[in-house]
Amino acid sequence: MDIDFSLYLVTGRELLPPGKDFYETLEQALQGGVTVVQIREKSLDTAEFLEICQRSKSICDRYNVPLLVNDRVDIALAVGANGVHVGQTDMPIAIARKLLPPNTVIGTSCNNVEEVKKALSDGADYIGIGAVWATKTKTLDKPVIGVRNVGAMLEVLDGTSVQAVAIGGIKSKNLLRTLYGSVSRTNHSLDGVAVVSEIMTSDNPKEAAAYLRNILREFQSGSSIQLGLCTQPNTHTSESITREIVGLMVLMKKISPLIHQITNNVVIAQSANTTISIGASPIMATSAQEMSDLSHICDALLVNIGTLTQDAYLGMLEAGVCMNAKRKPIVFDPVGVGATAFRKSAVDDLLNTWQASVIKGNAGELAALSGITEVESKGVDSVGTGFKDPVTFIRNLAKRERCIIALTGKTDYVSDGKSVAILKNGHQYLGEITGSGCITGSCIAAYCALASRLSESKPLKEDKLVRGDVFVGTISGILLLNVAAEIAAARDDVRGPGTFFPALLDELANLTPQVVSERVRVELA
Ligand SMILES: Nc1ncnc2c1ncn2[C@@H]1O[C@H](COP(=O)(O)OP(=O)(O)OP(=O)(O)O)[C@@H](O)[C@H]1O
Ligand SMILES: Cc1ncsc1CCO
Repeated sequence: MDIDFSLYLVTGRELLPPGKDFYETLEQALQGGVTVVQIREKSLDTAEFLEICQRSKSICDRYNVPLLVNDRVDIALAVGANGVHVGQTDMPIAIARKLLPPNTVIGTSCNNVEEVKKALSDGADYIGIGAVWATKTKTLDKPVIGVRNVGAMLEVLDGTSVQAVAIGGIKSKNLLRTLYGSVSRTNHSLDGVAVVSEIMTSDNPKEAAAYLRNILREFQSGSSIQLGLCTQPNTHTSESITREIVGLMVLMKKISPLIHQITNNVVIAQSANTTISIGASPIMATSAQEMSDLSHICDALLVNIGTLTQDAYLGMLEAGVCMNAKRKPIVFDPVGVGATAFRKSAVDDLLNTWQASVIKGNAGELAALSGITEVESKGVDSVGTGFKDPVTFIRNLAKRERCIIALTGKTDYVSDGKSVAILKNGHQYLGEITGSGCITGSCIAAYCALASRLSESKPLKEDKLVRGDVFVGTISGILLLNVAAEIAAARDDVRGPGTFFPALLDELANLTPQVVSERVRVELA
């Protein structure tokens, strides 16, 4: 039978609020829009489990919603369930298939690519990919997968009719992140999500289910190719981008967005001053306790891990979640990610927890982030001349990370997964001072914030993770810094990197639209 896996409720009576009846919760969840139910009960004797499944089946039948039984093939058979869900250590799929009537749906749990391949060869109809997030409802004996690793598992299902749901810690607050992050490079997305506690623990399961279903509907009606960003892929030209940059520039000083920056202690003052010179306002803050308040008043967030500490890491986790909730841009700079295991694991956790709008880095950092060795790093610096084919590299990375990627260096590249902008402004002095990449991040955040502010009056569909055209915002931030660098470097009073930086701040503050439109060098690939 065909099952709509969109909102898959997995039950668990132990989670019910005090005094709430299980069957009442089930019925209300169905009224809210649950599309399939799995009855999962831990440590119940057969008679009791059978009775729960029987009564649940008749309730589900009234709503025309299929019922699946966890683990127990005999009980599924006894109640005429629509399917069973068997774990990796339960009855093998082939044997369950023999025992159950034709058309019974059989699903299994997968934690990695190998298990997905096995589920395919065993003949599963659907797979539950989990645990995607850490969860309190189940003791985990396998690693948490993380949203960014689901895509590789979905890719194994390309060309098959096997459906996939994500499971483990999924709630309304991380649902969009889960849906948008769990997409393969081939654009294979989830067929649904399994939810346990948000519905089972609710006093109002109908409302809880309806809220989740609404977000799912918006996602399913949108185009997952667009990464959840409000960009307009493939409609740009070099001329249109130049016009947009100049248009944004004129508005920057008028609107002066507020940019929250969690950055490294090498460049704090440098970054705050650059932000002011470009026409925006900085606030530097790292404590987790103030992130919620800051997300109300700030227009964008910059997260830079240059001198990461455990406390700053906790602040970054919280800040990103708050900004995602407000659909405001997050620019992420994984400084020196290849240098230590602490940075690598922090970057994985941060990017799994919230959706960055832009990830920027030099070639060594983006290579390390992608797990490839083509370009090496020396601490925070990239070694050598970069990627052989940077255009293909960043287009693929943008598809994998589901956001804008900016690769900096002598030439800068920006991609939204489709278009790639190649930016040729700049000066070698930028490579000769510390923190030029960090201040590039501040400029990107300022222009993404402005793009986001300008789209405030437009309606935002539920399926968009961030307001504003952050592709153009990213290009603008990089180009304006680089044009100012060219002008500063050419000044008579600039004799090397030491005199260059103050001159750069001056020239950034003094840039005019006319000079920018004459000097900008942008091409599209
Ligand atoms: N040789 C160069 N010529 C022109 N522009 C450059 C050159 N080197 C760097 N830039 C510019 O400097 C900015 C920062 O890029 P870069 O790749 O140096 O960052 P980074 O290595 O992350 O810096 P840091 O680690 O010091 O913060 C980019 O906008 C880039 O265009
Ligand atoms: C030198 C340095 N070390 C950590 S952060 C930083 C600034 C440039 O990225």
